[in-house]
Amino acid sequence: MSHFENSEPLWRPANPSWTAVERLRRFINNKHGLHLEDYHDLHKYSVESYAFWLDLWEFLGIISSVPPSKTRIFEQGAMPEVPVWFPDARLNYAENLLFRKDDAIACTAGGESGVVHHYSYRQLRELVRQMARAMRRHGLKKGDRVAGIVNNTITAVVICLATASIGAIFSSTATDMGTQGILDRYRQIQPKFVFAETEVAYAGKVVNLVPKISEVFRDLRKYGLKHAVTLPSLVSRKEITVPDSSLLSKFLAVDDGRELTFEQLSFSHPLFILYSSGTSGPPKCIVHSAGGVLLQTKKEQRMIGIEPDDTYFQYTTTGWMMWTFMLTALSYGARLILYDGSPFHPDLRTYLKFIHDQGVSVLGTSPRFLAEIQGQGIVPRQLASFEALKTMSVTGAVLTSPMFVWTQQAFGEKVHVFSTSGGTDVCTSFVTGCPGLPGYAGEIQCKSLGMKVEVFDPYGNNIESTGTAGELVCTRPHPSLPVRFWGDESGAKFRDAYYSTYPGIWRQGDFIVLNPKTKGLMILGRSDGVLNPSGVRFGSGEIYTVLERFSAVINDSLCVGQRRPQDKDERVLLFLKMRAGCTLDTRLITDIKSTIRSALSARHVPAYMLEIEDIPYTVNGKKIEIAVKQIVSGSDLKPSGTVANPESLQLYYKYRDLESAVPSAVKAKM
Ligand SMILES: CC(=O)CC(=O)O
Repeated sequence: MSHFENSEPLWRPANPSWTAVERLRRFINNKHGLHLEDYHDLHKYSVESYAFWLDLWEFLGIISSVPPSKTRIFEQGAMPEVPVWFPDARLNYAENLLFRKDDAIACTAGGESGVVHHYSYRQLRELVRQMARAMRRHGLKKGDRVAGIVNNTITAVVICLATASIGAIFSSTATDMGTQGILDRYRQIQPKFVFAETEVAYAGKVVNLVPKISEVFRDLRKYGLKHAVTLPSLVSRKEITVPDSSLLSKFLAVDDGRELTFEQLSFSHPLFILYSSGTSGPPKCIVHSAGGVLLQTKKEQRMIGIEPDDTYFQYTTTGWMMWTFMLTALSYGARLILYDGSPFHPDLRTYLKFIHDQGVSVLGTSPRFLAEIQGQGIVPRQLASFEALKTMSVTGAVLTSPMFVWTQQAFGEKVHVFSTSGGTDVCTSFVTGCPGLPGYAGEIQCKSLGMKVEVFDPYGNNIESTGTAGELVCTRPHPSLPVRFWGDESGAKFRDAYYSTYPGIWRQGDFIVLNPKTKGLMILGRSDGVLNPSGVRFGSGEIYTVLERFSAVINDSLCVGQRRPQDKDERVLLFLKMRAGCTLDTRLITDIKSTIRSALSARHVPAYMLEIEDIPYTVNGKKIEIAVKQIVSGSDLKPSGTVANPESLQLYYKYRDLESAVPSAVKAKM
């Protein structure tokens, strides 16, 4: 069975020769006297020559006080898995992001309240200056950790950039993270400063955060916290006093008016600590370098076509790597939209109008969000013309072929819709979109430049030319490999997380297939969640794609394998959350079965289809298959703070004992 049905592109580039990718290709050809002819030649060069990263440095105009030496691009580090890049260079991430000092708008802050504020580059720089001066005067030093429990606002950006200007390390969680989730993260990294919101609004409800942050402050004092700073209410804008902490205004009052200075640091100097979204056990604290994040995210943004005159809106909280990813748009002078609140409040139409009214030209969104627009029967172009919109980058989950087609039609054929995937572990993309290449529905257009992505079978053979699905691996180091995990001095946890399956080779944990004809790629799900009944391996994404034909009645779904200690083989369970007023009856089950059979094969048909009230998600909006797979296969699980709706996991325990738990009426339907 082929995964690829579309021989005609859904999207064709209008003027490929002026894309940044083409400009980079010509730059490299001129510089080295090469004849790279297209994206694929450029990609090959980028993964065969480490000089590519120096080319990129020059092409992107990275600002540094000591430029990289041409002869020292890449050296073996203490951990062989993590080399040292550009050992001679000295730079500062925040200096790169604040290079513009004029009155152009740097950030537009909006949200569900409907109020919009614009901040010029000049104003942003002044806010960062004040914050950095205050931080320094309160004793913040290079290498100290600064943590935020913050919404996606201008203040969060200011705290982050001020921290980076000093060479301290920034880490943030969204305010909806529970106390335990916050402590699981921040106890490990032991921040010296914590900045926290006191009152926020989400989906129209005012949330008082004082009890939660008081508990967090109290606990973190035992772990080295020196300054707890509270931010004014995002509802009333008033400051709220919390015991044993400083008000932001008081914290900033020590500003001595001195200039903003940028510590000049090595390329590998730590910038961010992000967290793996493990659904059980403590999260891993992934340390990312300033140089690696800057070079990779700037490359990704420029190559997908974001230009200095663009308005870039990535919907994200501060707890997702896309927040750190999006900030880089400031480094080439684009305008960044910061959105605080729910896209569903007061309603989706208002949110879509906001995108139009702000002239968003590059929109970062997720399949779940698109499915919601579709499910609510909204036709975006009846609401607004979206004339500024030229690029739509979709990430967070698989963008299925039907959803690709729907999105393209819904937003118009001139919009470059593409799917991209990478993750927290690398703070960038492995596979992505390219405005100079045709786009096929359901396919991710290409491997990212510099990322030597391959598809491996379980024995470590590259199987991509066969069109067979396997593990996404990256067989060559790149600059945004994590520097390490915080607190994992020997590197044992780090190696175990990425390098244990194929020694010395990064395994991402995604199940992927390459189309040998188009060179496009399709992620079929997480590889830990690969379904394997009777030895047929396939991804849950394949089932989700088929289910989109039933989106009028099915709200959401989760497909997992079940193999309990007593079972000889794995069987597939498909959980379906129905739309209000719809039920999973025998007719629908028969319909779904025959659709899966004809779209995929008889062996893809789940053994059971079961109606369920809720599907578990991480706080970053990813379906949690692994935890459910473990639960239905007999393991007891203590959900981590990463699960957005932990109570939903309880719903799955009864399906361990499916035969006796499920009434015979349901069984009879199968
Ligand atoms: C770029 C990404 O991979 C984002 C995500 O899905 O976490």
